Amino acid sequence: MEPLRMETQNLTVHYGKSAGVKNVSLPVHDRKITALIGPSGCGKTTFLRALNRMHDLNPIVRIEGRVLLDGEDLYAPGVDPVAIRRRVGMVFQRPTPFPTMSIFENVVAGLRLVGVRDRERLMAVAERSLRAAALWDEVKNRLNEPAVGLSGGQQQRISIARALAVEPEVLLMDEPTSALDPISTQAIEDLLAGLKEQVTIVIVTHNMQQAARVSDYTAFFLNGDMIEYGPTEKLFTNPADPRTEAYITGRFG
Ligand SMILES: Nc1ncnc2c1ncn2[C@@H]1O[C@H](COP(=O)(O)OP(=O)(O)OP(=O)(O)O)[C@@H](O)[C@H]1O
Repeated sequence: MEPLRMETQNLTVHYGKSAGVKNVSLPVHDRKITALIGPSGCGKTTFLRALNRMHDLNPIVRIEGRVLLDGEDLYAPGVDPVAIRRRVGMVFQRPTPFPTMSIFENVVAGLRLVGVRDRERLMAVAERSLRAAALWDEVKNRLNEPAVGLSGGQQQRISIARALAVEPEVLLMDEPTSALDPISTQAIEDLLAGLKEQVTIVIVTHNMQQAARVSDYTAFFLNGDMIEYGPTEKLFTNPADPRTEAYITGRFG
């Protein structure tokens, strides 16, 4: 068995009296890509955000069950959510460049926050992160220009570089290509395969073909339940549950 980097055990996320996801137990294998698929409103984003305590700021949310990172429960008393978010980074649907900052400052923003000032170290991290995000060659001669001058696809790779700069163990990606054109989508899909050598990835996608192309494992969600989980190839070619089959063959969703 491959080692697990994360794992949820009977995870339920309540929004007030209703539940966004119910009783989900999902393994997240180390340095693999796990895709979460399912129709709109099935709970993919709700589940993803529980993996780095992004629901903490929402007073109506109540979490039940456990979320383990390297065997430790993220929701145990005394765990610092800020430290968790450094270990479990996030990339959102729309690129999130800081509008007044240069490309360089956008990438190193997380390190600045923790007090790193050494210019040489910041430069080394920026280069490493931009290379990992497959953006270095495109921006290396314009690092001091505003990040908002880049294309949407480049901005999304800036968001990825920024997330990687603090060396997370896990990267959560919430529909990272749904706002992008096909060429930029392809660039991001291509870079995922290289990224998983250094970071474990959990990706939410609306796009089943994308899940089939990039992921090692897939979980199918429906109405807040995880219906099926398994190796991507198996789930797409020989699903165990008729609801999974109906979804992947396009009969609903
Ligand atoms: N902040 C919130 N407050 C209350 N209910 C919410 C909140 N966010 C999501 N929900 C509900 O939780 C359920 C799951 O929503 P969620 O956004 O996780 O689904 P999703 O699969 O990510 O959908 P989509 O693909 O449309 O983004 C839905 O019924 C939704 O209405």
